[in-house]
Amino acid sequence: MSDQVIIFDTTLRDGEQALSASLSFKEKMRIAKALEQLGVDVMEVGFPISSRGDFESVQMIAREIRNSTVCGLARAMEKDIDAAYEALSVSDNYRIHCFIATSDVHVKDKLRKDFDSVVDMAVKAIRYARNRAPDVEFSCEDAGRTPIDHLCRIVEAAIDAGAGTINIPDTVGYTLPFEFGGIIEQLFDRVPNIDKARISVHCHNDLGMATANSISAVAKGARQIECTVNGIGERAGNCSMEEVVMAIKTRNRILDLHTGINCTEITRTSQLVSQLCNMPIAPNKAIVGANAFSHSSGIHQDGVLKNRDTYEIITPESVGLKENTMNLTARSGRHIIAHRLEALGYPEGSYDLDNVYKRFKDLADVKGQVFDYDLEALLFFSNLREEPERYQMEYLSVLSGGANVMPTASIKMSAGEEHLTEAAVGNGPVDALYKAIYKLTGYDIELKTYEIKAKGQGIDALGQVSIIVEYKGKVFHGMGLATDIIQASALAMIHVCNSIYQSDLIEEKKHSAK
Ligand SMILES: CC(=O)SCCNC(=O)CCNC(=O)[C@H](O)C(C)(C)COP(=O)(O)OP(=O)(O)OC[C@H]1O[C@@H](n2cnc3c(N)ncnc32)[C@H](O)[C@@H]1OP(=O)(O)O
Ligand SMILES: CC(C)C(=O)C(=O)O
Repeated sequence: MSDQVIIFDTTLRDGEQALSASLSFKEKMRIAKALEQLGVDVMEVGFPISSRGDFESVQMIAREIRNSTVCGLARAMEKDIDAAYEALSVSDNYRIHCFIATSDVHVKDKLRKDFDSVVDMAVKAIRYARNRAPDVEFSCEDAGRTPIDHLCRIVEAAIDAGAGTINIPDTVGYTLPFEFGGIIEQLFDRVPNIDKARISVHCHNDLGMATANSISAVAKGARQIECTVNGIGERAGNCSMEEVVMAIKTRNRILDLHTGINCTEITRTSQLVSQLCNMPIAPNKAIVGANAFSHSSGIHQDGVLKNRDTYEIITPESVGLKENTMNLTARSGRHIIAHRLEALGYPEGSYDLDNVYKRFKDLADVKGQVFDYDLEALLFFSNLREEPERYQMEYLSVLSGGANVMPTASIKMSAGEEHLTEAAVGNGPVDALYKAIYKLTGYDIELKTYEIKAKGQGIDALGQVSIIVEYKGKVFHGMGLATDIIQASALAMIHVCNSIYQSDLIEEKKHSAK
């Protein structure tokens, strides 16, 4: 048996089913191209009978994609298979995926049939599809709750009818890993023609078991995993591509398996899918969450500084991230503070670490996360608030909205004794505003993250804008709170500019001391 696990991505079919707004053709194509670049073996890109739009997007993707098999879904019905065939056959490398439910509750109450008729429909559909496509997959929907005798019977019949891939879905995410692995093991033991097909699994995450169940299945002989980027999909979602791929890679010595995925594309693809699908990623999500490679507590940070293996089982670089991150919080210790200050140009011994550490803790207790500028300021100012703020907003006007309006911002700020005015256009109101502030201050700022949250409810709610920027290799954080979100955005950037001004003063002090 091959040791390669085929990655069948269904982000654009099962994942897309769960989106609140549909993706445009262009967006689907961008995702399909990213999946091809990622190296998925098969991409299921729609259910062609379901609508004209889905039919056309499946066809468009089938025309463009060259390095992955393109697949479309069909019920066990001739009209569905015809639609799938028509959409897909513009490609040289396509698969028709037919399915029918096999569990008692689905057969009796949903399909309103008996099991014999279901087997009959499956066989007819597979034969019909095989006359149109050399590559046919068959799924026993709700296999996880299907009596094992029924499952063995329909799998055998489907292989005889010509299905090259047999998919065993845990449609409602009901099974536990040992149980699901057991189903796959029984199929290998009991279905006489099982060696004529590849066994696939498609696990949902209703009990949070989708990845574990998929791994349990490949350990018992399955060689295709159906999954989605970021685990999006019906209800609690599908098995997540990045989790299952990195589990196979990271635990290769115990599983002795591999995939053809280009893992360094994982982060980029995950971000693209999250943005286009408007599905934010939880910070603690395995592999692709914002915190997946960040360390926040002193003991962990010390360990990672000494040897990354202490707390990192996967390197950030292996999934396409530049590096890990260390959050400086009230749970951090002296080692990481000394390390960060060293990176900012202050070697250990050039300051009193115990004193800085004590003041760092006091600041972190109030502020939460402490950034480079705050840390540096601890060295130079005995009271962080003693320096007056250089920049203050005096006037702000932003014009935006409507198809023919070019977002434009005009801002007046005091800078010490001076009063400065600037205006700029941008691709949105915040972009225009920030460009005007950059021009006014002369700071070459790179905006890294921009986050907006509502504080409170209803019309009195305040918009809280939190930004992280980079300037001359240092990281700064800014926060603004106002009922008007544009004003809150301005306040956040002015907060940053005041910190940058102080940071430049510190640099000057450093140079004149030399
Ligand atoms: C587990 C999964 O994710 S399966 C994929 C689910 N995805 C989707 O449903 C998205 C696309 N679906 C659609 O656009 C629509 O549901 C359509 C076009 C497929 C069908 O729409 P309609 O014809 O109006 O039927 P509707 O969706 O209300 O009901 C489904 C019908 O298909 C039948 N059916 C369900 N699965 C199958 C199957 N695999 N093979 C044959 N018939 C099936 C149902 O019994 C029901 O038949 P009935 O009308 O005789 O009662
Ligand atoms: C069509 C099948 C594979 C499915 O999506 C499921 O069972 O969840």
